[in-house]
Amino acid sequence: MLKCDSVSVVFGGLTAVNKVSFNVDENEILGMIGPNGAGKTTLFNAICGDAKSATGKVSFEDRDITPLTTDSRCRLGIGRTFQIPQLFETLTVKENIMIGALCRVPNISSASEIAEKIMELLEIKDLGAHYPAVLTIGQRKRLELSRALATQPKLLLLDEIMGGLHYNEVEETVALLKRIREQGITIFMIEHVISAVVSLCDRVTVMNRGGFIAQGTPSEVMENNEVINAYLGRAEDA
Ligand SMILES: Nc1ncnc2c1ncn2[C@@H]1O[C@H](COP(=O)(O)OP(=O)(O)OP(=O)(O)O)[C@@H](O)[C@H]1O
Repeated sequence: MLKCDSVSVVFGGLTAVNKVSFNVDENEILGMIGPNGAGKTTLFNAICGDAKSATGKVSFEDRDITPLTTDSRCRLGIGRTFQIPQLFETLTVKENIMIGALCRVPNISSASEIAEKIMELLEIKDLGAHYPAVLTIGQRKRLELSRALATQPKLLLLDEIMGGLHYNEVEETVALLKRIREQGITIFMIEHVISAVVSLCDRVTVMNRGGFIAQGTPSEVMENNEVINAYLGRAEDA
């Protein structure tokens, strides 16, 4: 579904992403783990058209999307969330979701209908008239996810959607993402909550210092010595 060929992103003298090539297959959940500063978010930015210095080729559904803008890529079906929710603080929860929907539908009433359906699916209907300032971290993350879903993505990029959540919220989000995948949406997720990665992901890729150091099933990756040394650590060293 998504194919990256030799994608690089350079910031001055720093190569944040270094000639990365990989695929995301249709309807899979692909996880991406790795230490802070490895280049994971920068790679997401390159996929979404949000990294000005990106080079290499990004293809989506067999089409070269490298020259396309962020909004064109979104309209083709690539949706994303940000590590720190990028909410419109002066709009209500429902209006925030409608903004996402308006990239698909031309009028307010259709956007409102989409927002209602998504609030139902994500169980935040009672928050529709609230402003983001009163939401908990978990609710803000859910709103961020709702707005991305409102763009009706085929491929959803999730940047640490579990970050800062309580244990029970992580469990709920895992169940929710399974439901989202069942609706035919492919998911590529950056995540540090390893229990969620293990229970959700078909495959996991591991990034370190701008490159991929391992790919495989969650159990293959968790047992990989290079991954243990670079990221996971050993229980006896804790
Ligand atoms: N706009 C920018 N300008 C300069 N350097 C940047 C910029 N964005 C990211 N970097 C640098 O690029 C490297 C990769 O950052 P990135 O945010 O992609 O890492 P990450 O793997 O997502 O980390 P984390 O898990 O902490 O979110 C880091 O060294 C970071 O400081």
